[in-house]
Amino acid sequence: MDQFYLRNVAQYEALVGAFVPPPAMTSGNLTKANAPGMVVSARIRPFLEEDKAAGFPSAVFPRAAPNGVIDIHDLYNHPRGRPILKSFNYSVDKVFTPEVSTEQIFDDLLVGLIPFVQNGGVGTVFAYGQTGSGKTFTISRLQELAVEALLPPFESQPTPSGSPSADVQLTIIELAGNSAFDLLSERKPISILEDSHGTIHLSGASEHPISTPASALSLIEIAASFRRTASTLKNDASSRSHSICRIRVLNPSTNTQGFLYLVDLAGSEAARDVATHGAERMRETKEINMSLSVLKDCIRGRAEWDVQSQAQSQSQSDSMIKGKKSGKPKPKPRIPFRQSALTKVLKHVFDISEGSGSTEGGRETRTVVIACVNPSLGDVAATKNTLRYAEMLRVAGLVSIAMGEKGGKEKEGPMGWGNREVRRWIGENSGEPKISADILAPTETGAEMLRMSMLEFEYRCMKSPGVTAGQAKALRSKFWKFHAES
Ligand SMILES: Nc1ncnc2c1ncn2[C@@H]1O[C@H](COP(=O)(O)OP(=O)(O)OP(=O)(O)O)[C@@H](O)[C@H]1O
Repeated sequence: MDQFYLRNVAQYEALVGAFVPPPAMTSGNLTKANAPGMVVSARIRPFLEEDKAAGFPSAVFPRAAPNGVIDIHDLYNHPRGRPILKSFNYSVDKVFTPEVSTEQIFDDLLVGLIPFVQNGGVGTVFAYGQTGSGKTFTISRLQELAVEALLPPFESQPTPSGSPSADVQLTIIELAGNSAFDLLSERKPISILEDSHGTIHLSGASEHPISTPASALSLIEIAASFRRTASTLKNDASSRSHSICRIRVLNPSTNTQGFLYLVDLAGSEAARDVATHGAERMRETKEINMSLSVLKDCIRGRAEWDVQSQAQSQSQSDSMIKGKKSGKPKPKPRIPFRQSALTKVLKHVFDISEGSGSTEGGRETRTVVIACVNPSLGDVAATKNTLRYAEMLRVAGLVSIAMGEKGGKEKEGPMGWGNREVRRWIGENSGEPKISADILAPTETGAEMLRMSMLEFEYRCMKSPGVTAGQAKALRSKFWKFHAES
């Protein structure tokens, strides 16, 4: 296949030059908001010297507008003529082009997770994609930026986010098939056990207190070096194992325990492995595919649960207003987190019965997926698979349901507001300390505010000094209640 592409580069480039993008028509319909607390993004890595030397052109073309759509062009042999171009488009919530730095991605997707985790939430970041697509590059830098944001620069100083110093603990493990290793203890084997109360224990794994970024960075580097060594010893093992960095934050002022998971997933490609390697490698590949498939079901299940919960609370508030009984609750989505070691370790993220006190629905979670892709035509098949997987993770959010039901015709309340009304409402309702309308809604109309993800809404609120996650959440609920009433 590679030779076919290389022989036809000129034809391919001419066909791509003449391509007129059709409207995006994919399963991940961009007009739909994603589930609350969930962002699925794609990062296109730059062309490396080795890609250039191989001679492949680019197959990946992000659209300038709307952000979120990527065209992929592939070349197919035609039995009776010249090769033909087949084009595909995929939609995600956000696309990061090759010139976007990891720092910008952190500012865009992860900054809001820091106060969320400090207040007891569970934030998870997954990097997914084929071997060599930039997963480790992305996650390693995000790990560093996360500890810099969570920890004070020096001992006994306030954290960068202004909250009092918390007890922060770091664990980094690697999962290869059903085996698990502690990357902070010389890659010692560990066990994943579940006790009779359903609590998952990483038996034998070390947890390291970290008080400054410097102490955390040296541990992160130790873990990376054990992963690299294992990879060299066992022929590229890092691409076939998952690494999980867990940062546990005990906040004394709110008496909460939050988690930030940064997960560098195993390489997602399979066909070449199966074709060119023996039985052992095939078994590994099967295990990876199984764990990635279970992960997809769990991420989707959790997102569906969150959408359902949001819909239920909205329908309850609608019923209260109209004096009617709310409808029967829908059956819970299936979240098969016990089916793989990876999702078992991430039980906090997926187990909706793990609540605090009487609240069902598990801990509050926010999930960021970064689908990493290599732009080269030589890897186009794997790129299509990666983006298809990313699309499958998206679950239509409640906003789209509400807009669909009302046909966008609601003229009173937030749906009919311009930016001036939105700003006035924020000014009158944000409470103390004030949430700045300049930050929360610099240009947005009411309809755009309703389309804004929960993550984005609360993140913008918390950019105003002194505003807590609780205050941000309350303002959003008030906004939605007002919308329902109007
Ligand atoms: N955004 C980027 N900018 C510059 N170089 C990058 C970028 N992303 C990845 N690279 C480079 O591409 C190469 C492959 O990246 P990386 O090792 O992160 O891939 P990977 O998906 O983790 O692969 P594997 O699954 O085999 O571990 C590395 O040399 C890395 O430095």
